[in-house]
Parts: sequence; structure tokens; C-alpha cells
Amino acid sequence: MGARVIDGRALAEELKLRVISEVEELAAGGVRPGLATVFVGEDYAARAYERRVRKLAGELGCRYTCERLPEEAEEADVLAVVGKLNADPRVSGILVLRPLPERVSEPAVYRMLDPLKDIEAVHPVNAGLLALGRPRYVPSTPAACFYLLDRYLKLSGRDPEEYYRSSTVVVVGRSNNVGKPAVSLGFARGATVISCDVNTYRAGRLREQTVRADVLIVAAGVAGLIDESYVREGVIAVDVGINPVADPEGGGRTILVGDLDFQSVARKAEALTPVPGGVGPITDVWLLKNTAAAARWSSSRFPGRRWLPVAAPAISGGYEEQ
Ligand SMILES: NC(=O)C1=CN([C@@H]2O[C@H](COP(=O)(O)OP(=O)(O)OC[C@H]3O[C@@H](n4cnc5c(N)ncnc54)[C@H](OP(=O)(O)O)[C@@H]3O)[C@@H](O)[C@H]2O)C=CC1
Ligand SMILES: Nc1nc(=O)c2c([nH]1)NC[C@@H]1CN(c3ccc(C(=O)N[C@@H](CCC(=O)O)C(=O)O)cc3)C=[N+]21
Repeated sequence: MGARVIDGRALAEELKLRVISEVEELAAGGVRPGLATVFVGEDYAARAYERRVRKLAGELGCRYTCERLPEEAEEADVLAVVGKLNADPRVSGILVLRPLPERVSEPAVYRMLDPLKDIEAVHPVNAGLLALGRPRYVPSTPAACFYLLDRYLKLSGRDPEEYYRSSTVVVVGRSNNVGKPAVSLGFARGATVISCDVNTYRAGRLREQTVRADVLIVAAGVAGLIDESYVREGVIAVDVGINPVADPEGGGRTILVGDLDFQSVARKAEALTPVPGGVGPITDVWLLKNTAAAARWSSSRFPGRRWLPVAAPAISGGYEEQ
């Protein structure tokens, strides 16, 4: 049987409808969510992402601003921009695009974020809440991975809760933005979680870990890193990588490919996600969903605003119950 290709665009459309109704509800209460991005330099994947969230914010009727800084920007320039956005009441949520230039310290920039506007949960307080399983915001990329997995598991007739508890989730990549929070979300579901990074690879021991995966989440940023020799028969593989490469069809164009060697992994997988059209489109929508949540929580017009998560949180953001 051929592998199922999980359609991230269709799932993103479904999620978008829910975010639209949240934004409409806010609008009826006189609140308009505002997203601000901070984009330093010229990274290709960051540019692709910035364009997409700009467009989506427009479609959803959210405010949007992108603070552009040159590659030569100093840390103080970035901190000043974050300070300005913190103070701007029109801005509900802030996304600092990665990568930042080396001279700009990521932790310093993240510490500067107003925690209530930190929709990617990179401020130490929000990252800590997430690691403790009590997230204020679930960051969009790992949230997108599990949203897609949860939906796929349901659509294929399984109970996700039961499935994770008896499954091994292997995460390749350990960044603070993607890999580590994905590990936290795996823990929160009661899965057995294995985390690998470049050290595992250099030690020649990546394959022995990835073949154990029932669910494999790959976020290394290395085009085609994982082929069929890295996976077990029947794996569910989620490709986070967004890697610009020269179009093999020629024409001097650049295309985006993932970290999976798609055709190869498809020979053994039960299901897998493509690039483009997999995790990416859901990430975009999730970012705006968090922006809407930030707008709600910071508005005095909505009763029951929550500065901190009070109930057992929906670690996947609350949409898995459908
Ligand atoms: N689809 C989407 O929605 C999104 C896609 N992305 C994409 O996902 C990818 C990862 O992003 P991000 O986490 O921010 O990237 P980072 O570069 O910050 O982190 C990459 C991680 O992968 C590890 N790694 C690198 N090479 C290997 C290897 N050969 N084997 C195993 N592990 C390896 C690194 O290890 P070490 O730390 O030890 O170097 C690091 O932990 C990128 O392609 C990015 O563009 C990112 C966000 C959203
Ligand atoms: N702080 C931070 N958080 C990020 O999440 C982050 C970042 N920095 N820096 C850059 C990377 C890259 N990234 C993408 C997300 C979705 C698509 C996406 O939706 N792509 C479409 C295709 C795009 C196209 O084909 O042009 C898809 O996969 O179908 C792309 C790129 C988020 N990133």
C-alpha cells in the first residue's frame, strides 16, 4: 500500500476557519489583533515565512507590521525595536524571525519580549511554562506538527491519546524554537520521546535512533537528511525542514525542499508530510491563532482574561477535541 500524504494545506484551511471566527468575535468586542514581526537580515526561509504571515494577517483582518533591520544591525538596535513593539498597544503578538546575526544574542532579545506578547513562547517564562506542561502559548511550528498528527490519527480511526501513550516519538533537531518544544509536546502526550541533534549524527548514531520511531519529526534544516534507511516500515513522518535549493529542473530558480528524501521515505512510511504543503501552512495559521489569543488576554473588554493558564491547558492549543 502506498504511503498517505498528509495534506497540510487542507488542514490549515480547516484551522483557519476557526481562527476567522475568533477574530470576528474579537472584532465584535472592538478588539483587533495585531501581529508584529522583527526581521533582521535576508534569510531565504525567513523571507518566505514573513511574506506568508503578512498575507494571512491581511486575509484575517489583523493588523500587521514588519520591522526590517539590516544584516549589520547591532543587538541594541534589535532590543530597541522590541521595546517599541512592547509599548505599542496596537501590537498583540511579536515574532522575532530567525536566524539573527551572530552578534545579536538570541536569549537577550527573547528576555526583552513582553511575555504576554511572546506568541512563540521563547521568553524564559513562557518557555518554562511550556516545558512544565502548562503553556501560555504553544509555539506555532511544533503545534503545527502535533495538530497535523492529531488530526491524521483521528482521521485514520485511532484515538490519539491512546496512540501516543504506546508510541515512540523521535525528534531530530533540538533548537529552542522547534525541536525542544516538540519534545515537550511529545512528553505532554505521554509518548516515549527520543531527542537527536547534530551530535547524534556526527557520532554516526542517528539512524539507530530514528528507526525506533513510530512518529518521526525532523527539524534539522538539512535537505534530504532522512531517507528510507533511517525509518521503520509504517512510520508516520513529519517534515519540518524548509531548505532552499537550486531547482533541479533548471532555470536558475530556487525551490524549497524538506529534510526528508520524500520519495525514498514514502516507500516505507504509513504516512508523511510534503514540503511545501505540509507543516508550513499550519504554522502560519497557528501564529495568527496565538496573536488572536494574545489580543484577547490583553484586552480588558473580554471577561475572564487569563494572564496565566489556570486550567489544565490544552497543550495542543485546544483544537484536538473535535
Ligand atoms: N515548516 C515550518 O513551519 C518551519 C520550518 N522551519 C525549518 O525547520 C528547520 C529547522 O529549524 P530550526 O530548528 O529553527 O533550525 P536550527 O538551525 O536552529 O536548529 C537545527 C537543529 O538541528 C540539528 N541538526 C543539524 N544538522 C543535523 C544533522 N545532520 N543531524 C541531526 N541533527 C542536526 C542542530 O543541532 P545543533 O544544535 O547541535 O547544531 C539543531 O539542533 C529549518 O529548515 C527551518 O527553516 C523552521 C520553523 C518553521
Ligand atoms: N522565529 C522564527 N519562527 C519560525 O517559525 C521561523 C523563523 N523564525 N524563521 C524562518 C523559518 C521558516 N519558516 C517557515 C514557515 C512556514 C513556511 C511555509 O508555509 N511554507 C510553504 C511554502 C512556501 C513557498 O513555497 O514559498 C509550505 O511549506 O507549504 C515557510 C517557512 C518559519 N520559520
